[in-house]
Amino acid sequence: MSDVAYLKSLLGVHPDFPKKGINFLDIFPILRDPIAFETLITHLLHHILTTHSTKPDVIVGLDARGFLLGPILALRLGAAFVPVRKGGKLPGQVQVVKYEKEYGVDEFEMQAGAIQPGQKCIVVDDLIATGGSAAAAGELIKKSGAQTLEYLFIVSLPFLGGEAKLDAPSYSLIQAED
Ligand SMILES: O=P(O)(O)OC[C@H]1O[C@H](OP(=O)(O)OP(=O)(O)O)[C@H](O)[C@@H]1O
Ligand SMILES: Nc1ncnc2[nH]cnc12
Repeated sequence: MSDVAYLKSLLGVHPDFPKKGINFLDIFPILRDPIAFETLITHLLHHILTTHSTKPDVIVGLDARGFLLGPILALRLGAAFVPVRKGGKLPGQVQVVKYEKEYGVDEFEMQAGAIQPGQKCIVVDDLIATGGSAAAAGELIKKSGAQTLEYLFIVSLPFLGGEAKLDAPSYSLIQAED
């Protein structure tokens, strides 16, 4: 079995969570297996280092599951880590964007000045479904005058077409079938 097939086999599947009709894909079993977790991080780092001619300045992680990957990747790349948080969680001046995701509406915030104009960013999250969350993070990066090099996910749900909402290429290790 390939590494990616092994990671895919570990994904948890929870029908009708958190709402009826949503097939929730759970990445936590991958993180509970230290070898699988290391394999996942190695794949993502290899992808970043072989795709981009310059290293990113900033890894932007999305609240909350993007926080499980973002700081590890940032440390290994020597990049900054910047969190995008759900509304009302960050102190000081913030930029705000409202968005729609697969199972509801939400609000993302980023601290003003966290990303400098011209910096090159990679957005990291566990999963892209409709693309609403990742696109909202991209908007916050654009408001900072910075550039999104790529959007990076463990899992994508290609049948929902989320990638089409994004303003930069995206990469996901695992493509879920409907
Ligand atoms: O592509 P979309 O339709 O926008 O959906 C994807 C987003 O939904 C989930 O986060 P959620 O808002 O549930 O937050 P959590 O990580 O705190 O559970 C997931 O971690 C992504 O961030
Ligand atoms: N189907 C899904 N599984 C896990 N997280 C999600 N976030 C949005 N849709 C999701």
